[in-house]
Amino acid sequence: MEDRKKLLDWAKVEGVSLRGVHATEIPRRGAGMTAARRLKKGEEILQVPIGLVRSLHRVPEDISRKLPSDTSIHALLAADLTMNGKTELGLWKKCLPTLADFSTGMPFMWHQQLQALLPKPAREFLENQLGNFHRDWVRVKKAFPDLQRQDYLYTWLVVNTRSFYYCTPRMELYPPVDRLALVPIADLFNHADTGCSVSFTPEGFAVSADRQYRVGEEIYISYGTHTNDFLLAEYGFVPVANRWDKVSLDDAIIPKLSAVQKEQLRDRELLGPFLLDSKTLGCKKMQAAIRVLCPCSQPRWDWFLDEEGCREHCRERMNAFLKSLLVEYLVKVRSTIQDVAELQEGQSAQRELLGQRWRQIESAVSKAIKRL
Ligand SMILES: C[S@@+](CC[C@H](N)C(=O)[O-])C[C@H]1O[C@@H](n2cnc3c(N)ncnc32)[C@H](O)[C@@H]1O
Repeated sequence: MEDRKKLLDWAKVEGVSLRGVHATEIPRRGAGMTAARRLKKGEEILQVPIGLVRSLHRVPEDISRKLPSDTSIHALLAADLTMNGKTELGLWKKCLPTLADFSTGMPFMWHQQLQALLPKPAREFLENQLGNFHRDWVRVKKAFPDLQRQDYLYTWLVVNTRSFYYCTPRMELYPPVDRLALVPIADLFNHADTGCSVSFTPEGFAVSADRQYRVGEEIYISYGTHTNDFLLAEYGFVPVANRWDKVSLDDAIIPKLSAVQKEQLRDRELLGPFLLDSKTLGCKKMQAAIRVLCPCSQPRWDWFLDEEGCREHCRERMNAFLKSLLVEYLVKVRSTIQDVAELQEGQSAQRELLGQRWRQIESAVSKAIKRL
């Protein structure tokens, strides 16, 4: 608390303006921002001057020169944070989550047995993350042999969970997902599927209220139109409400496809991911896979794939087929929930988070069955 007050005092001196909002502790979310008074829609509630935005341009040359020219911005920002923690960054670092905090939420830090029980998309995001960290760490360790893996991992996860997408002409050379910037104070906003509008301008970073707020209400920004599997892997939490959430049915569908059927779908770039949302009966790829698999359409699968939708005469049979597939998958989901509950490895908070995600999947699949 005291440290956050010092950080906010420092930020004010540096030109950060917080209007009508304050940073506070939110149960199970660490810090967050709440309305200190009634806020009007469109009101600017935060301005961070450009001088405080930490991105590629702020990485000191004594760091960037020692690393290969194609080192990721993520790697550079993490190296800067690890080695330059004593200046004003020290104040900011004191208010960040600890490595122990990350170990609860971030699957990156979990025991392999828990990682293996992640839903497929979350497992894939995690594998990608593990690969990226390994690539960055190998380079940074070679350039700075005294650095400790644990210290670098910590700051790498800080960048992973707290950066904003940002682009300067120089950054256009980097992949879009790596065009990152750290913005102290702005990084105190938690995520919701709809939130305040955020923008970078030549003057800095600004946040404006997306609607009216009452005193004490938490104010969110949106980290993007992400599914809960993505939010779990990248940020270490699963929201209760998320209109962008989708459930992967790859594990239900892919084992059912023959090699030929896979090839047929792959040729048309329809071989997954097979995603179920709360409104439709699956994405276009899933509908195509169902048509390929459904016994009634097999003689004419090609015809069905090319159609906009399934013709009336077989829709019923298709739906019955999808229902049987979902019912079978629901059994698997329930058995995974049981496996997670029986695990001995890892922390109970980690198992709880993983179980929570699987229960959301159970609920999404059950609701889809009812819609059929
Ligand atoms: C940019 S920070 C937001 C501020 C952060 N709560 C803190 O204590 O500094 C992102 C992290 O906040 C947490 N977070 C953000 N939105 C959340 C939400 N809706 N529910 C739970 N945790 C959330 C996650 O731990 C995430 O990695």
